[in-house]
Amino acid sequence: MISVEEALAKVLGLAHPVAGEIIPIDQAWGRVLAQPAVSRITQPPFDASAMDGYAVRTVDMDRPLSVIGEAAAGRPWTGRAAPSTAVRIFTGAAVPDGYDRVVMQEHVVREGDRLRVADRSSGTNIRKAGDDFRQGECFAPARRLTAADIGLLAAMNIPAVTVAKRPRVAVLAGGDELVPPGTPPGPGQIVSSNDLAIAALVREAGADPIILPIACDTEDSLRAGFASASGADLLVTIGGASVGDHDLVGKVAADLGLQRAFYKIAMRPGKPLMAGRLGEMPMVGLPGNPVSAIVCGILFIQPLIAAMQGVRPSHGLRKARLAADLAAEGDRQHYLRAALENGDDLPLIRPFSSQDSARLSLMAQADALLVRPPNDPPRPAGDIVSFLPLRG
Ligand SMILES: Nc1nc2c(c(=O)[nH]1)N[C@H]1C(S)=C(S)[C@@H](COP(=O)(O)OP(=O)(O)OC[C@H]3O[C@@H](n4cnc5c(N)ncnc54)[C@H](O)[C@@H]3O)O[C@H]1N2
Ligand code: MOO
Repeated sequence: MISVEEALAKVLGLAHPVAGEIIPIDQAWGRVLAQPAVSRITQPPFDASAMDGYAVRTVDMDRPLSVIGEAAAGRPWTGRAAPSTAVRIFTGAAVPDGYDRVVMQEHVVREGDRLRVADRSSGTNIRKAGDDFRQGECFAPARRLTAADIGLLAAMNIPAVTVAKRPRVAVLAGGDELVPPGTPPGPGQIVSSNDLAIAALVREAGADPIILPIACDTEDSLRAGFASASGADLLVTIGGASVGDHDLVGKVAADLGLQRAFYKIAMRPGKPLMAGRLGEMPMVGLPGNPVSAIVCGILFIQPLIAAMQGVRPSHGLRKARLAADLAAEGDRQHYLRAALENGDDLPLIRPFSSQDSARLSLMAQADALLVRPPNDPPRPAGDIVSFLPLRG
């Protein structure tokens, strides 16, 4: 069995970048730039006042001044500067040539057009042209665009951007026991939840899921499921990955020519994970236990989708103090469902007493996955451990 780190590297190695598409920036939140955006303008475009007040010359600050004009945002003053003068100015207005400072109106005494600077303590209150960004400057963050990014693109006067297309991810659940949500389960049947959960993770990662009809535990049915995934950017199967007589995903994939990257990893939950390439299309086979499927979805499918869009991967691990003693670990890296609580220097992390990989209710309650390396020794409460946050 390979390690989680090796498996992740192999999964990321399956990623092809998806094609780009041009979209208006008001639809670009959460998308990833496929080409750098190049600013069309310089910001501020001129030396701009940061305050409401008076534009003055520093050399004149001790003298009585006369107010000779007014500059407001969008209405520049076009007169000529002269010694011992000031121009009434408002925030965002272009500072007229010849003046090198704006004195806040709270710091002057004005009578008619006569003005005296009463307080010289503040700075120049001028935002220099190009202070924020310059025409021709490139913006190419290797991450999903945030609200601030959209604002920046707009300020750069860029109305449309080239982003990575949303990958199309086929999600294929299989099992004779499964019925879709809303259908009354017959004897021995359960409701299929994994495909919905994985589709939600896919959407969270910025891709479009295509939930395929549930396959039966026959080679023919699985083969038909695989065929209906053709044209997708990624196929994720769920279940049928283990060693039972009805676990046929690996066999069918191999018959269809899967170039297998790996099968089985030293991870708990999630041991029977498989991945490879079917022709051009990456395929990841998730284990059927609901918690195993979701944990593998977070650890492998979401980073793979990110990589397909050109997002730089980040492990996202944080530190916490254990709230309870833990026994020694086995030989697989363990991801324990846990609650987070406020702590003094670090958050406290409290793993749930049951770590059954079938218990979706505990997965839904968990704030975090506590990560324990293979063969981790017993740990007393108070030890510092790593965790992966599950919210935000
Ligand atoms: N002899 C062994 N048995 C098992 C091993 C092993 O090493 N040796 N590994 C166990 C582990 S670990 C896991 S994880 C599971 C994974 O098995 P499969 O990937 O083959 O999954 P299934 O057998 O199809 O299902 C397991 C479990 O999950 C339920 N399930 C499946 N799909 C869904 C779905 N879409 N929605 C909700 N629940 C689903 C299914 O009914 C089973 O209860 O194998 C262990 N066995
Ligand atoms: O690895 Mo299985 O995924 O423990 O339940």
